[in-house]
Amino acid sequence: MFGPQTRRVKLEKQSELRIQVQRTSPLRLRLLDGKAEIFGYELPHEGWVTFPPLMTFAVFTWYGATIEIDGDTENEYISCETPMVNYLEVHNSLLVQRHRVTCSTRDSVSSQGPRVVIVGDTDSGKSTLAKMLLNWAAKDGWKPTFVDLNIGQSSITIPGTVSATPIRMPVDPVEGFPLDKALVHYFGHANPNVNLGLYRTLVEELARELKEEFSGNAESRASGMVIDTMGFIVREGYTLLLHAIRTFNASLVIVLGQEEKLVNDLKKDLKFKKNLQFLNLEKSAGVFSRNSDFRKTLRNNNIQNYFYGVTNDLTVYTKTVKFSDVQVYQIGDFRESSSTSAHQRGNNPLKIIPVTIDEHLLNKVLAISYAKQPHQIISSIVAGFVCIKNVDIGEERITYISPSAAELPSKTLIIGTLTWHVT
Ligand SMILES: Nc1ncnc2c1ncn2[C@@H]1O[C@H](COP(=O)(O)OP(=O)(O)OP(=O)(O)O)[C@@H](O)[C@H]1O
Repeated sequence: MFGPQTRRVKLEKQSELRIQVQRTSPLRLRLLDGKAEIFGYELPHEGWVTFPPLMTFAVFTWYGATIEIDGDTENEYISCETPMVNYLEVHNSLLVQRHRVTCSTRDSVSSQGPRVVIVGDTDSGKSTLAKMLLNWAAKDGWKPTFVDLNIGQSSITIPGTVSATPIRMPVDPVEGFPLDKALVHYFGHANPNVNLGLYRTLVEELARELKEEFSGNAESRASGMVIDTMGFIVREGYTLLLHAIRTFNASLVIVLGQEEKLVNDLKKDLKFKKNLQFLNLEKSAGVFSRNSDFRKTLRNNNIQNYFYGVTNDLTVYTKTVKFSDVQVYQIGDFRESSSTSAHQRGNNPLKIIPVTIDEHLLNKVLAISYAKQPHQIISSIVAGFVCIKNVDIGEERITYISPSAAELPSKTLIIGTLTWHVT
């Protein structure tokens, strides 16, 4: 039996039900008949799907569907006005390019599938469009790579990371992106201005690693990449967009929303870049706008999900080690209270600096680096993250929480300004 809030919703073809889950309780939903998808992920026919508090999403149907909902929502409404047909047209043109690459007789290393960079203001629906393009491609049997450069609201793993992962099947909207094959670099801050030089360098590292990966993997190369960027599109943010487009040798830049100035500026600044196309697409009216406090809450939740799981189903391990068991480093001379970046202060943004262990590590999220030597930290990916929960100066011990029961795979930890507080 279901609660009194259980209800059926009939969706006409090409319409969507937009839902914002309540702040405190989850929501259950199931497909009764027809076909429906959440950002390109087809809802299964059997069973309920549970959505965690605060999640905002749309259930869209191409041909009509009936769904059943159990639980109250913060907000929900049906809309027939969606840009989905335009988004699907982009997917179809990417499919044509992928097939062309597979049939090409050119040398296999130089022929590449589409490299799509999605840009736009904050809350223009960039990550959502990226998910749709990836899910539709995976459903058609391709294995595109998702590149996540959005350190503020990361999709693959915790905030403050620059990462990539191959998509082998449509991504469950609740569980999120698979982490098992992800390449993750730790920037350590939610704002690129803290260390612009490091952000650029990590983007270049990731591009280099993917190039290497694609050179030996024809399927991934033909499937191409979808690259999500930050909503920071002015000043330094704009120069970082140009840098990402060039570094990943983009073939298509999608600008979301009515961003005429951005489109014109990008076209002007990239006019010498060969084979680069631009597309200005409408933003969906369903995209949920998030103020800076809400973004902070989402960042904190994202880290919580890393440790506890989206549905709170993971075991978290608390461990204590001696100060001498770990070495903590920071990259660049950033100062948390300073409004100027290391670069602006004339310091080397890539300098690897040993950090003294003391109370300032409390609640900090540290990455576990695979680097064997400190000078390899920037070029090495990270194994995962821990959060420092106690620093005992007298006993020279730190206590941290980890999603893994195993010993730390490396002694080298990276610190930034990212913190996590239990909610
Ligand atoms: N059609 C829709 N209906 C309901 N919610 C939606 C819809 N499209 C997007 N959303 C929600 O709106 C929020 C913002 O969308 P999204 O993350 O794609 O924007 P963004 O441009 O990537 O944001 P950012 O500025 O952080 O980079 C997300 O929670 C997403 O799930």
